[in-house]
Amino acid sequence: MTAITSRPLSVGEYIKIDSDEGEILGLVEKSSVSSAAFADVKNFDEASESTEIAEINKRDKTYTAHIGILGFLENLRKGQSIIPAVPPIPGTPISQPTKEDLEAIFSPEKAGWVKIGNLLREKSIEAKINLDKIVARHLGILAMTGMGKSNLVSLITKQIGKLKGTVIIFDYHNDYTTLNIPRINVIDAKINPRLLDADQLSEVLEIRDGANVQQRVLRMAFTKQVKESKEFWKKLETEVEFIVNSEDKKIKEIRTSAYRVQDIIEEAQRRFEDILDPDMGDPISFIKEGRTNILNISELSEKQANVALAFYLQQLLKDRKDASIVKHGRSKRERNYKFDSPIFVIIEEAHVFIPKDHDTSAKYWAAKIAREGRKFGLGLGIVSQRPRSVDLNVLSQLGSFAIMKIIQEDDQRQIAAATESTSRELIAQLTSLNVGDAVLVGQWTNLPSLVHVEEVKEKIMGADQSAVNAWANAEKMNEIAVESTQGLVKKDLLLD
Ligand SMILES: Nc1ncnc2c1ncn2[C@@H]1O[C@H](COP(=O)(O)OP(=O)(O)OP(=O)(O)O)[C@@H](O)[C@H]1O
Repeated sequence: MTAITSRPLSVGEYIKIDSDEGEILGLVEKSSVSSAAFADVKNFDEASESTEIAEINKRDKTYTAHIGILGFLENLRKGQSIIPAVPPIPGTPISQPTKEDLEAIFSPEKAGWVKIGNLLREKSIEAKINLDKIVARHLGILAMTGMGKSNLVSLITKQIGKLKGTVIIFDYHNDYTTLNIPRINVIDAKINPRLLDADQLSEVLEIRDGANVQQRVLRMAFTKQVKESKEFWKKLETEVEFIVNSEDKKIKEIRTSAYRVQDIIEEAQRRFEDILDPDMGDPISFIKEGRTNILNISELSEKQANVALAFYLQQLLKDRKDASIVKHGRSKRERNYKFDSPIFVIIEEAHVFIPKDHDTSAKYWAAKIAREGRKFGLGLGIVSQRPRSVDLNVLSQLGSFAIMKIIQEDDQRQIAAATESTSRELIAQLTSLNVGDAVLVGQWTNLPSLVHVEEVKEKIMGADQSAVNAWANAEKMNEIAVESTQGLVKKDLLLD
């Protein structure tokens, strides 16, 4: 709908249309100002004269707004969007909705709705989101780097924490370990090699992708006895040694590769001592229910992180499924699960773990959770600064999105493809958002909205580092170091 107004309207502003069928809420999607005096201006002098004419003539300016119809206000208050069958007739008056109108829609006083900021164009209205919907139907947080993704993740986590919910963040850049909120449980992610299959073990040991014979050697050596052995590495080495020493004609052909695998296993024990731990038990047992669990995967290589992530996702889905079967099943089964309540899992750098152009095991399990998780109370939060490189299949399973500033057209296209309901006009706004501004769409709000997200004070890291300050400090420290060393030299001389 197009409206001609007495003042310029801002994009993202809400308006009320007083139609015969009832009050309708609309969103300004595009706004323009034109001046009759400037219509045929061809040079500077004409422009100069037109400025004077425009100033005198009050009728000179035309304020035009394109308004997307959101539905009848009455229904929106109840969380339903019913679009009128016929458009309002020309001449229908429009007005500003009242504070109460907007609050009923954007900040409902209902259980499960929590504040994450304020409407960008109506700053007095709190913007709330429905946490139940993101755990049940998943969430995507997409934005260029530095636009406030981690801040929003921290805020959502903090809010879930207040409700004693369980959150797990796979922290690839060590962004959240310093998050200063109560009930936080920081875990250095480790991998128990016993729990992997041969292909996964090959990935964490960093055997090259194309090294098929080395992979074959590892498959042969990684037997059930190795998995169950008290001395995991020793037994694995013995099995490879067995291949090296074999006189069997066929096995002899792969001896050179077996030597290489021997080196790789030896090297991995040294290099990945802190990461690969056959005696750690079940990694899931370190995750605590009712806490914010930060799984620090920053020490892991990309491939290792992928294997670890796949493992955790697989185990979590299994646990939630088992819990659901025991709770809803008719037969009385023994308790074989760990978590009693829903879990929200956040995957940062989703373009690395859930890539568009190749398959990874983390992607397989993330896609499975995206499809099935809602039945078992396992919600997925996908965070990325490169939406164009995230698998569209997974993205389009996400029920809600927070989209912050995004300039790249490929990224915008991918978002448009993943979020059917997002109107093109809102996507066009993405380039002009500031840090902390977000377009919220999907089931976690009653209506698509433009909001400014609250800044989380408890988040210590994240701000761009000042190189200039750091250099100045380093220079000072150097001077102190030189002075103190000189002091030592003198003392040494005195001692001499
Ligand atoms: N809602 C907000 N209001 C004001 N400032 C904000 C807001 N959100 C983030 N910032 C500021 O912007 C900076 C970057 O924020 P943040 O680390 O959340 O971005 P990011 O998108 O996660 O970046 P990266 O991709 O590098 O991890 C921080 O200094 C933070 O204080």
